[in-house]
Amino acid sequence: MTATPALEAVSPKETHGEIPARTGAPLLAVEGLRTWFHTFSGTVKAVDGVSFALRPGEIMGLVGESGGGKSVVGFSILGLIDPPGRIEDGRILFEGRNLAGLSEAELRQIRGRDIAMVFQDPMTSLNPLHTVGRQMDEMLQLHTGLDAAARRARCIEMLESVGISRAADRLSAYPHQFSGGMRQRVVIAIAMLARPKLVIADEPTTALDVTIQAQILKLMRRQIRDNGTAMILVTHDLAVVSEMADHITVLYCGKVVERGPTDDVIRRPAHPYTRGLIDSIPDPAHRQPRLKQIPGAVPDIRKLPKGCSFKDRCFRAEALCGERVPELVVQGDRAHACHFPLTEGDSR
Ligand SMILES: Nc1ncnc2c1ncn2[C@@H]1O[C@H](COP(=O)(O)OP(=O)(O)OP(=O)(O)O)[C@@H](O)[C@H]1O
Repeated sequence: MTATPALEAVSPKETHGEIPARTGAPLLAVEGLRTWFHTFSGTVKAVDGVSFALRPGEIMGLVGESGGGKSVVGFSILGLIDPPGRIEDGRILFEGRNLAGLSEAELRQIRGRDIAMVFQDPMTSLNPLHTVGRQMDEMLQLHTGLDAAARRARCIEMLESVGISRAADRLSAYPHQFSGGMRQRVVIAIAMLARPKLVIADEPTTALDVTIQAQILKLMRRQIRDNGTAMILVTHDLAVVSEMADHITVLYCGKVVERGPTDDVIRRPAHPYTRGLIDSIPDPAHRQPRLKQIPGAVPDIRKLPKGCSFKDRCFRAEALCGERVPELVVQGDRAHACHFPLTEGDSR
């Protein structure tokens, strides 16, 4: 994990002041999602039975180490899984409609307008050959009925709202004329243009300088909150999630190992893997990584051990863990998949 300034730069009051109540129908309900890749060297069960729900305006952190399946969950929701990958099973209900059953043409309508994306590398989303203004305008032409003057006004307003000065002039600039941080602001502006209901942000600040990271995170949260948009924040960085997200879903080897409200999970993790992730959050007071790292490495997903995939790295593992895969146990708004979950006394 790299050090992040997010803990210092974003005050808790700002982050958790407006947590929406967990009531009402979910905007997104992912149910038993299985996305597998059929490769020559075996089947990669990248996402293997993942479920979670997100209500309008909520921010959910999707966390875990590299290879856990976070990005594949995001791509599955967006309908961007290419062969040899395939959604094998499960439903992705967005406003009650199963995205997993839609055609590419139907999904194209939803992408950008209802669900937008922000990736780690801004150049994944930006076309280097077109001006920023043209790219913004195309998005509005595709998803709104605004006339040319109204579209231009909206583009300027959006660029200003993400902190880009001289916005009218910058419309005619090309992506390479912006710095990395400014480019990510442009991507966020484009993502928010059509006022989407959901944004999927995959490591949106990982590639940026640490001082820029906190600015971009603050900006994203403001945009999200102001527009009532929900967000899935995909990251390996639990420090970022602890500042940004209302809820956390922890993935390990393609499965949910823990889920719950952020503050509660951070204070009282039930799964030893979550405990390990928390213990390895860099200490903001000293800008140093904590000494406790999770021992061992994530196993090869094609050759998972029998029983619990985390057992070989777990300080609590017993014989049962090598025999049976733990089921996800749901208790109120918390859930964990561990035969020997941590209790209050174990947590500190
Ligand atoms: N196109 C593909 N073909 C084969 N395997 C794939 C493909 N895309 C992803 N995978 C595998 O799926 C698993 C989950 O990958 P994913 O990128 O979702 O992990 P992640 O948690 O997002 O990690 P990272 O932070 O490194 O992106 C990994 O084992 C990865 O190797």
